[in-house]
Amino acid sequence: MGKDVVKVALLGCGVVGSQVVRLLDEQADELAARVGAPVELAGIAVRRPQRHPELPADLVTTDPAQLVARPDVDVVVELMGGIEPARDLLLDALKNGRSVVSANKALLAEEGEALATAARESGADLYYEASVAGAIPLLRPIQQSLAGDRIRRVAGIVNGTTNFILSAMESTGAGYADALEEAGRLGYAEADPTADVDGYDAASKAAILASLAFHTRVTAADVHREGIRDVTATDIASARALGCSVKLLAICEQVDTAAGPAVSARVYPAMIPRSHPLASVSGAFNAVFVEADAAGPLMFYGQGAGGPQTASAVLGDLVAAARNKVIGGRGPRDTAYAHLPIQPMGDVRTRYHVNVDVHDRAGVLAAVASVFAEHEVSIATVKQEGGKDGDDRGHGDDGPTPATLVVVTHEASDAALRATVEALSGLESVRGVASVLRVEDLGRPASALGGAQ
Ligand SMILES: NC(=O)c1ccc[n+]([C@@H]2O[C@H](COP(=O)([O-])OP(=O)(O)OC[C@H]3O[C@@H](n4cnc5c(N)ncnc54)[C@H](O)[C@@H]3O)[C@@H](O)[C@H]2O)c1
Ligand SMILES: N[C@@H](CCO)C(=O)O
Ligand code: NA
Repeated sequence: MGKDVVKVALLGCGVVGSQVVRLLDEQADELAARVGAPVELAGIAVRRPQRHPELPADLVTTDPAQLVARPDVDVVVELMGGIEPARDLLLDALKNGRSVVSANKALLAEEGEALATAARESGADLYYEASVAGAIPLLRPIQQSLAGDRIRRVAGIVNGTTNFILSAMESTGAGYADALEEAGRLGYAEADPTADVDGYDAASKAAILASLAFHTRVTAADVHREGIRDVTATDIASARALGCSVKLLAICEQVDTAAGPAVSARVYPAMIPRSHPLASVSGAFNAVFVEADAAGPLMFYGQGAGGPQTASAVLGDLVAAARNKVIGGRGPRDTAYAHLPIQPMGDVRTRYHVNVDVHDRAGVLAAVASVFAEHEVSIATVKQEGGKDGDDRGHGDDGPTPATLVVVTHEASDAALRATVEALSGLESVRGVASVLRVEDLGRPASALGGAQ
């Protein structure tokens, strides 16, 4: 309390950490004026000092535990990533009354409860705005500005790397591997980019968003997760033909089920109408819709990844934590009081776009349609591509001609659609189900969302 200088331990100095060091130096006077005291680095923990000749040698250490334990440290800024050693370091810091700023969504989504408990018990601050949607102020509006409202849904694009890849595939026809490599080069991708392309990063962010929006504890393991690895150029062309784009969405909803309120949290690629504002979010930009009872829909848009962009959010948190050290007071407490159950994915209802490869012969359409009907999945449209009249693949006239039935359904439960796909695969006239993509209508009012019907 009443500090005349705020000392910061920085853990990790990569894409984001190096930008934090730069901004702390370049904006030192303004930050001091805003905080009420100078904000100074006490030390910077790195793995390989020889890779950081630009850093003041007297600040660099390879021992983050020793740095965190130093009595002069007021705030620990963690930008290493990964679960360990970050988890133990931050728990130690919080237990000893050091405030913590972190961009580590994987850690927050897995260990949020332990970290929040440690912060609450010692009276330290725990801020993590940079962990979700990079530069976009999103967690603070949810946690503070909307604290008097009731949030029903948080949905949008929260992973810059996959949005960059899907945008490139759609706009320039770029290959998946080339677009991923470019995202890594630009500093968007995680150290292990499978976290991005397989949806783990977005699932961690969805867990953090759902926890804050619905005042309940949601972990990454509670989030249904599908990545973009299986999205093909054909899927993107199919989407275009329907007037849609393919986006990796994170959707968090509070739903009313027969057993009472529950939370649905899910991440998957889906077709969305090109007229929807999310469809025009391209590159590493993120956009998130928040729907609250009184406020109505709100949209948050900006750069969701990148060194300087993410450092902006880290600095915002650091100023808040440092101000509290100087003038007293604490940041917002964890409010996970609601203890809501997770809605099973099988009960979630969306529309689907299904490509069924068939043998083009009499009765195949009826056979396929009856499988959908048997599982109570109502077909909205069906179109045949290829086949006897449209096929140009040069096979002989001996057997049935291959064709593809492109089926778009009305809303159906995930469980019913899965059972339909399994039954289709067993039909003699079906060569295989080539792809299944959800079609999301994010325009439904959240108040109309229900559970299984
Ligand atoms: N890059 C982005 O756009 C972005 C955006 C939002 C959040 N984040 C998050 O910010 C964090 C950092 O991301 P980044 O992109 O800067 O990663 P990065 O890989 O560029 O940097 C991490 C740095 O931490 C160092 N490090 C790791 N373990 C260490 C240890 N035990 N001791 C000392 N140093 C260690 C690494 O050597 C590396 O230099 C991650 O949690 C990431 O998820 C990144
Ligand atoms: N790898 C993440 C960084 C931002 O959290 C992304 O691409 O969105
Ligand atoms: Na943010």
